Amino acid sequence: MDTYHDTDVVIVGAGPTGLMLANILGMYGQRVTVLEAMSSLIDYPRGVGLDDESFRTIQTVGLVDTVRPHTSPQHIMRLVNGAGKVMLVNNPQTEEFGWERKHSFIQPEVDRALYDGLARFDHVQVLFDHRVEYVEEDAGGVTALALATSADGQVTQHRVRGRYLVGCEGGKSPTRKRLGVTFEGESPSTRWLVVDVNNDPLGTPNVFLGADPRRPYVSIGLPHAVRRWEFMLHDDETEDQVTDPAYVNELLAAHVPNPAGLEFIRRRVFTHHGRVASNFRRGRQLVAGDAAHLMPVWMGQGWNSGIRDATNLGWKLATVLSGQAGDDLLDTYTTERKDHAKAMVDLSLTFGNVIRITNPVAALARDATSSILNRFPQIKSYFAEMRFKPMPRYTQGVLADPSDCTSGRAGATITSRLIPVRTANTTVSPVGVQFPQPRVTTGDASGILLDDAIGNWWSVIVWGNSPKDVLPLDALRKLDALGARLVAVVPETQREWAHQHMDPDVLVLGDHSGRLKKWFDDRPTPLVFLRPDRFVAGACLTQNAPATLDAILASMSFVKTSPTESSQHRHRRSLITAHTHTEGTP
Ligand SMILES: O=C(O)/C=C/c1cccc(O)c1
Repeated sequence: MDTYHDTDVVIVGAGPTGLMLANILGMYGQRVTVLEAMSSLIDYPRGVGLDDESFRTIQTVGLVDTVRPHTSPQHIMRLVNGAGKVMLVNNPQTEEFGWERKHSFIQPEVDRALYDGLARFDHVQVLFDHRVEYVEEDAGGVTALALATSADGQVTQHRVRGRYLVGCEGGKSPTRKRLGVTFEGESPSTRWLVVDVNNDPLGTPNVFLGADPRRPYVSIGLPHAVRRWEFMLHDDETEDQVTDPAYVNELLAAHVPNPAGLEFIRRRVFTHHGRVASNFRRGRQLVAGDAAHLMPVWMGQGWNSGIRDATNLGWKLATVLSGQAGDDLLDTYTTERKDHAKAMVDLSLTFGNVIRITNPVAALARDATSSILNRFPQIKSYFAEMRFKPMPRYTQGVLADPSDCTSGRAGATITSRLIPVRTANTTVSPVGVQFPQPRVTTGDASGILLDDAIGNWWSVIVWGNSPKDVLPLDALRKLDALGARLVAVVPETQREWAHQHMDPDVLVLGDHSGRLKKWFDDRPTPLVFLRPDRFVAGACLTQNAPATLDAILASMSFVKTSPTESSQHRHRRSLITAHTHTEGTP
């Protein structure tokens, strides 16, 4: 018997990217059906690094409490040479986005928390044992035909109709192949053996990258007493040979007194890939996560890059589906995500080239170079603080041209009249970068994370002033149609006063740590338009705000909705009530 059902977004693949995207869309009230070919979630570890940007998204979808127990914050990475001497330490200490910069984690547990989180949404369902056979696309949507296998082995056809389909099925993505999108890059031929055990015999936390020319290796202490090793394989070693338990124990003998006592989770050979899809969207179908990019493990960024995709795409799909924007908005997903994914792939490939050197002379030269570089504190701190990590900085997409932000030229709708900035510390625009997440104080709570205070949609944040007092009525109406929250940030000393004197619709936040004052002091713009994914879409002097807003709305193909409709969107978006994380929680 054939079955049929209707949804808004069909997600193919219940991996972390698909599950996170389903959580975001579920939070925004959209109907989602996830089709997964396997019978259950994958139950062995793959990714081991979870960063602060991902944690911020986990916070947005309200899953910090169930994810956090499966993580180890302050995850340090050390590159050691063949003699065990540390050549490079990567141990960033800042918490700019509200969470520790790096965590190790147990992927199956975190993926499970993302899956369990979907139970909050009646309008989201995950169908296991549903293999997508083909997809038809027409002007109004997509229809996926899945072969569904029941517990007793019966196979039926299930048709799922949606307005968009997102392929999150991993590197071999049938969606990407069906779309005819090329997967550009390289796949180095070097093979690695990964060995995970359940009863870590070493107990030391963190990552050691062993750049030992005799056999490069990795050793990582993970939460819940899991340890991972990775060993580079020589060309003459076959897969059968190196996965043989006796051979694995020989490899481990240099690392563990008694490998025989280990409980193995898996022993598997893999190769690295550095590839990026030429486009992340064609028509009504998109790709995300490993389906859109594959990178070597060295930066611990594979899992995070998929979460970044979901974070970027989720609010855009929700906006288009709710009729607030034309579907051109979805083109900005490729524009914004592709270059950053490529930068992460390139850096990961470069790292791999440093680690996998087996020529002893070349290895000596590398080690000597690192000794010299380590004598320069600035170079040492560049690596320690992870300033080499490419941070997303959008120059095109949903934003007002950053070069216009202080000039009064934003949006080309007002005459070009340069306003010199005489009172700013710098002229560097914050447009296109992620806004920080310090703790703030509200009338109800002290020391809560900024995002918990401002909610999960657009906001306009003004330093030291009320948006209602500095924006004209027309701009306020547009912001209402967008569903944006109006926020005033003041020093904590003024919060009570501001609360009493500002319009009750304005959220007043006390900057008790002084971090937001410093942020605004370091930028020439006291007003920022913040996107739902916490990126700055526009930043300007308050008098330039109307033109900047128009430029942002044009960049996202915004369709004006009536105030009644916009409050309906807001209602749907508040399905998750903010779960606040007070001081000391992270
Ligand atoms: O999170 C990191 O910094 C590194 C993670 C990593 C490094 C090497 C091999 C891996 O499987 C993960």
